[in-house]
Amino acid sequence: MPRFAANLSLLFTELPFLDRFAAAADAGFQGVEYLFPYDWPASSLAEKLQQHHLTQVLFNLPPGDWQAGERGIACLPDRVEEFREGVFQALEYAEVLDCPRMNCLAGIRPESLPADVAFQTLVENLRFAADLLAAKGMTLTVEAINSKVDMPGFFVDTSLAAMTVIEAAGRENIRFQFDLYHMQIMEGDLCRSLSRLCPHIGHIQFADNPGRHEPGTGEIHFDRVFAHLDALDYQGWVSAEYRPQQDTETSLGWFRPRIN
Ligand SMILES: O=C(O)C(=O)[C@H](O)CO
Ligand SMILES: [Mg+2]
Repeated sequence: MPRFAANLSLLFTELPFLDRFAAAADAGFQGVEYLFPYDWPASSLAEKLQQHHLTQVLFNLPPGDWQAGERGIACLPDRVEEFREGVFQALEYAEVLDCPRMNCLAGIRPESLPADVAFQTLVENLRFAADLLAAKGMTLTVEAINSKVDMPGFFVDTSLAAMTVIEAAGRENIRFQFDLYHMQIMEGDLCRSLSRLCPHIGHIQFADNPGRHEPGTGEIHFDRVFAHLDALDYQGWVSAEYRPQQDTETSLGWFRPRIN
């Protein structure tokens, strides 16, 4: 059975953020992730993790101005200094939270920015971040996010784009973040892709499609996909990153028979 984690930015949103840790633990999760930790003191988050015996499995590097629609700055050449400062900030959090991996959001490429410049900027930023993380034994992930529905213009929107940039960066501790929801929209053929990419995958997330709700609300055959991960002997975390169709409690039917 995969090791399942709960994404606290999307699940348990009926509760204030800091109360979601207890709710996730009570529901049977042993790991949690969320988009960003930066609005809270690291010590408060660490206390919640310890109190509820939870592992922090992932969070994102600072994304630029999220409220203004930015979705990462790693491909933007005029934001390199800010990117680097963000890596240092994220590392401070990761150490306090004992979090072994962070995701780097490539960002939305403005039409005026040539793709080759965005690519080279991203490669160099990934190397910078990966080298700092490697010194602490941490992994950096690169996620492909669908550009059809959720993030038009996102620079890394296919597994090929992600693997091309990961290979160009050439660092052992950079891995692919395979989000089943985004990959279903962009490519489908999930089990074959998982087989092919498994050695390069550092983290998995999921939601059903369409709608980005819980398993069983859409077209993905989760029984097959989760069994396939077991057959591949995938050892990483698999995070529920979906918006409950009604409420979180009702959405967890897929999880109850699979509590680790
Ligand atoms: O949107 C996703 O799928 C993510 O995992 C990112 O963390 C944030 O956009
Ligand atoms: Mg995701």
